[in-house]
Amino acid sequence: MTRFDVEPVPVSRIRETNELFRTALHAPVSSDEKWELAARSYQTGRTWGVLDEGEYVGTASSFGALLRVPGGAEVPMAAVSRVAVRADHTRRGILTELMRTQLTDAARRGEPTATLRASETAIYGRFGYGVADRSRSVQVRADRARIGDLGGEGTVRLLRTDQLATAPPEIYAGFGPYRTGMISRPAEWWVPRVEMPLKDGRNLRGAVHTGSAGHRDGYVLYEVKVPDDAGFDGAVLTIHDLHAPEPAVRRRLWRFLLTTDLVGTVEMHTAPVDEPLEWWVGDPRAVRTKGIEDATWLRLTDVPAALAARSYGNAEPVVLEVRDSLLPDNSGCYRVTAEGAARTDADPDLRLSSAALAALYQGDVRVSVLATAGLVEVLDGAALARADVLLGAEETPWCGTYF
Ligand SMILES: CC(=O)SCCNC(=O)CCNC(=O)[C@H](O)C(C)(C)COP(=O)(O)OP(=O)(O)OC[C@H]1O[C@@H](n2cnc3c(N)ncnc32)[C@H](O)[C@@H]1OP(=O)(O)O
Repeated sequence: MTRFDVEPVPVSRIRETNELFRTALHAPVSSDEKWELAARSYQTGRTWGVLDEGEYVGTASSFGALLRVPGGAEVPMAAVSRVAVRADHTRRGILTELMRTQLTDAARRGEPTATLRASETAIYGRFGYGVADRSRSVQVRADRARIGDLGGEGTVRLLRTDQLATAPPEIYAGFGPYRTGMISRPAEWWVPRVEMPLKDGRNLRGAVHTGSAGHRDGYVLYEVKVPDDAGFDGAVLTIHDLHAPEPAVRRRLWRFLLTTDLVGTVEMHTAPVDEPLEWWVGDPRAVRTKGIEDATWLRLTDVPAALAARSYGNAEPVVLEVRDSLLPDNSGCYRVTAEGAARTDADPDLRLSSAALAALYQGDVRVSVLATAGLVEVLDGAALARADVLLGAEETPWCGTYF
């Protein structure tokens, strides 16, 4: 028995935990009208709470989704969000108990992975989360960017406001996760991304790309603001969501945005690190990278299941010893081969924490880099090069979904 017990939050009290979360993030609490919509962004039975004298003082929520892992398999995942401890109850271990309960529950539900976006980088490593992909914040000057038309068929068409809540979700669901690190998006995810901003009177816009066969193969959701001190041509267009499995379609959508009249700058805060913008626009100085930041924090809740789900590169096997203090069932040795990975009694070649394993899982960073950083203990030096090949991935992971 811990001092603070973690319990499922009944539907009738979810709003209290939402208020707790918004207060912890210094955001205004939702009005009755806004809550009507916000309530629809929760999946039932996935919010945990800690009570003190009948009031919620800690909470963590999640929604269920699928994560595409190296090799293309889609693995069940708990998408963790709305984590908060009330300011008068912090640093007493409440989050630690919430994390233990939530991650154990995810493994029990058959979700071998959990991911989140961290408000602060200091919080989640101790709970076995590692940075599994990154995204780029980028600004492109419309007057200097020249994305040529490469030819080919396809049209970009603006969406009417009443189509914004339906067309992008349909198109995204049609693709499914098409790249390592991407996730499926349940209906609950879309509510705060489209319906709530529109209700708030925000200037949300959207456009869809249709290919030659009449198939909708890309879309973008964006918002345009004209800063007070800017002229008519100084508008800043911010891309909130841009998806198209084909790079040529992504390029066309960027071209459409950069040639929209009166737009001075197009920016995106969650672009893939490998989006070849500098090459597309001709003048590489038209593109300014403002930062490359941690995006997905991944936790393997069921290490044997997660390791079995992904594919591996072609090299001789290595044995990894994983140490997991929060979920000790995961601790032990795993033999990783080109054909797959499973538990073994063999002696380890490399030893690492569950957080380091999570950082390596999607292939965003090489094992040898983490060894240099002291996060992988090398017991057999020859194993390091093999582990780089085995755990490496063919493409740079990118989630492209913020929550
Ligand atoms: C996915 C998301 O929702 S991200 C949003 C997360 N929420 C926020 O940022 C809202 C504001 N912050 C909070 O609500 C709280 O401070 C939380 C949730 C971050 C932490 O909750 P707490 O109950 O204080 O954490 P807890 O007491 O379990 O801390 C465990 C350990 O982590 C450390 N820790 C916790 N939060 C932080 C932090 N923000 N920075 C540095 N260390 C931290 C504690 O010092 C403690 O270390 P110790 O084991 O060495 O003593």
